[in-house]
Amino acid sequence: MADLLVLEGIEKRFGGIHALKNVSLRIPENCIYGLIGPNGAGKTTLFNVITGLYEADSGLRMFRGKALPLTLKPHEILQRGIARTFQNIRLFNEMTALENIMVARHSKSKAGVLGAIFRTAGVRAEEQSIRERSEQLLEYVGMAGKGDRIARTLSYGDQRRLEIARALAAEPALLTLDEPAAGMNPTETADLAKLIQRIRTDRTNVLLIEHDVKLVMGLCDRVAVLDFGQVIAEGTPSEIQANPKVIEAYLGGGE
Ligand SMILES: Nc1ncnc2c1ncn2[C@@H]1O[C@H](COP(=O)(O)OP(=O)(O)OP(=O)(O)O)[C@@H](O)[C@H]1O
Repeated sequence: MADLLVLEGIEKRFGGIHALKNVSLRIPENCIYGLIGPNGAGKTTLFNVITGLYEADSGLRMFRGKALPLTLKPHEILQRGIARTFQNIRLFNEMTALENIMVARHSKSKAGVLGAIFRTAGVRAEEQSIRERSEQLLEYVGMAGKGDRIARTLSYGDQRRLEIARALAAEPALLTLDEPAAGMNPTETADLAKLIQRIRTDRTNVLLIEHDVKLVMGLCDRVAVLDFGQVIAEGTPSEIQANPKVIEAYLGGGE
């Protein structure tokens, strides 16, 4: 299977803390890939390195066969096809659900500043198509009819879905989800799992960090386990569950 994202020898230090130690990973195309590990293992740091929020000290990052230089900024990573959600939801709270998605769609808009000021016919047509596509995305994540709701008044589960819709608006090849099930009740988590499966079926690859190990094992095609900044295991969920190093890392970490 072709590689989607390749990391080789990624290193990241924060002062005296060696957060990522020689991390190498190959994430294949057409995959839901999970990243797990005890608290402080380096998952968020690795996620931030993948999505450009942190610059790794050294190492190689490739996406669909092309190098993604470590110095690229988050918006440049997004332009190359990797979108993300955050552990702490980051919506525009005072905007409507639909506006939150439309803002993300506008980042792909072709209208220049003059076109936007004079609202030419071309700009109006593009605006209409952005609105329609944003409405489709709302429906896609199970929020049809909620477009006019102010984001902060939505339920927690809906806010998480809206974040996913907003990330999908950029039409990424890889959607990265930072603890998508955090704070969700069992029904919301089950609905989320169905949505993630649907996203993959519709040809967007998914990478997720998640503390809910049961969800990861039920959902992911492959899983990598980080411990103390190192990849200690990689494989299918059943391989991971049977791996003594993984069992030790979790029992040792008290989880
Ligand atoms: N911005 C930062 N500055 C300094 N140290 C940091 C920073 N971000 C992470 N660290 C440290 O790097 C190590 C890895 O942290 P990281 O948040 O990546 O782990 P994690 O696996 O995501 O943990 P959790 O599951 O608790 O979110 C920890 O020792 C953490 O304290």
